[in-house]
Parts: sequence; structure tokens; C-alpha cells
Amino acid sequence: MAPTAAEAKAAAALSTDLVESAKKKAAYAAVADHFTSTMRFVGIGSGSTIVYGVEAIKAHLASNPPPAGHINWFVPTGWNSRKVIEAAGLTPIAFDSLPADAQLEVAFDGADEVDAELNCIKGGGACLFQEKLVACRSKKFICIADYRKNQSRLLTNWPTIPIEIAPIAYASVIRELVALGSEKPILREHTLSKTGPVQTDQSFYIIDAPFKTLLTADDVKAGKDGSGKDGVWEVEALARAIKAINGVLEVGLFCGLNGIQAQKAGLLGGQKPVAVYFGTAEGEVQKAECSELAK
Ligand SMILES: O=C[C@H](O)[C@H](O)[C@H](O)COP(=O)(O)O
Repeated sequence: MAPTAAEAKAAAALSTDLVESAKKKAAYAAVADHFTSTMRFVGIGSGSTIVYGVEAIKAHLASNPPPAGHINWFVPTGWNSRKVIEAAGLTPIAFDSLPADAQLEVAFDGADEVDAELNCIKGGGACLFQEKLVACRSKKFICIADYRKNQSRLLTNWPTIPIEIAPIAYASVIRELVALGSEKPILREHTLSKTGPVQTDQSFYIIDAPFKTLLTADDVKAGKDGSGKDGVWEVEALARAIKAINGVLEVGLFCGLNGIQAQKAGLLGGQKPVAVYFGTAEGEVQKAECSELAK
């Protein structure tokens, strides 16, 4: 028998509660493991999950105040992120105001989907360019997500790759994406009161491009062809191909080992998180660590 409207509403509310509680638990665990009040520069991502991360940082600072005279600076990844930092009473510093030699100790952010190798899709909320800048300038990038985001391969549950592009180039970028095997890339438009394309913090546009489920590096090592033949791509190969299109500012695939290698050498971090904290539907937190760091 189909559920009544009241039953359906109650089930939806329960599911929302589970998701929010999973985000919060993951955020508090991530902050407990990776934030200290002696840190100088900390990156703060965008979206609904990072709000709990900022809440956890605020709570941590309340019970572990920084040494006298020490300022914890929080680097936002856009307008929304800055508002969250300010609303929590924390001190923001713009990315382009950072001292030239400053490195962020850690950056926390959410994700739309994460695969078995911790490659991520980001940009569901139209923030990805500044998030990548901040992640790559951090010694470690830590991701926080709920159980819906935890998939073995990208483009399993999340349908498209967000790509930030120069407005003038949108039609030609769409044509190039189709040539790469994306069936129906679309320019993201407002769905509520305002009409027209969604604009990013850089006043650029977002194209959402669907592709077949992406292969991991391990799939390719196991002999699968991820070169784009028949529209089948390995994550990094596709990220490189999209980034090479004229008019693309950044692609919402956070992947690759470059930064990880640099991080192992104690230099800059990378696009790929070193750890992802997933809040589970059972109320636990599952921590996935980047296996390359252990090698
Ligand atoms: O554009 C938005 C960002 O990449 C977010 O970090 C991502 O969409 C995850 O957002 P949420 O935490 O709301 O699921």
C-alpha cells in the first residue's frame, strides 16, 4: 500500500534528520582530528556541510582558546563561506591578502561525491575555483561528507561534473564537452525567482556535464581503457581534457597525486583530500584516508 501524504512527509523529515546528523558528526570528528587552536591559517570551504565544520571549530576554540595574542585566520572560498566564518565570530582573511609565503595548515570542505581513491566532485553549489586554490595552498585538505556522497566511482549518484567557464565561451565549451563524450552538458540556470545563468564568485558561468561513470587509476592499472574511447574516462584524464578546453577556468574534479607528492615532501598540499570523514546513516563516522600517503 502506498504511504499516505503524512507518512511520506514523516519519512522525508527522518531522512533529512539522518543526513544533517551525519554531516554534523563527520564535521566534529574531522575538526577534532585536524584542527588546533595554535593554527594560523585555516581554509574553509563552501556548502551546507562545512557549516558544521565551522560550528565545530568555534566550539573547539571556546574550550581551547588560542595563546594570548595569537590570531586564527580563516580563509574563505567565496562569499557564502566568508559569511559563515563571520557569523561564527571567526576572523576571515581573503585568499589574496595572505602573506606571499603563507601556507594554510589545513583546509576543510565538503564534496558532492567521493570515490574509492578519494577523488571528489565539487561545485554543486557553484563554488569550485576558489575551493581548489585554497585546497592546493593547504598542507592538508580534509573533506567532510554524509553517507550519500560515499561511492566507489564518481558519477554514480551525483549526475554531472560542474565546470566553471568564461561566459563568452559557453557555447563553444559545450560543443567541446560533447566531443569528449558528454551527452548533454547544460548551462546552469536559476530555478527560482531570478532567470538567467547562475554566476559564480568570479562572475563566471557553470556548465554541468554528464559523463559515463568515471574509472579510477586502479581500474586503468587493471587494464580498463579510461582514455575517453566510447566516452569512458578515468578521473584524472578527464580532468586534464576538460581543463584544456579554451574558456574553462576550473573543473569540479578534485583529483591527482601532484599535491600529495608535494605534501609528502612537506610542501604544498593537493586537490585530493588526504582524508574524508563520512557520517554514516547509523550515526557513526567512517574515515577514509588517502592510500598514496601511506606508500
Ligand atoms: O559548490 C559547492 C561546494 O563544492 C560544496 O562543497 C559541495 O557542493 C558540497 O556541498 P554540501 O556540503 O552542501 O553537500
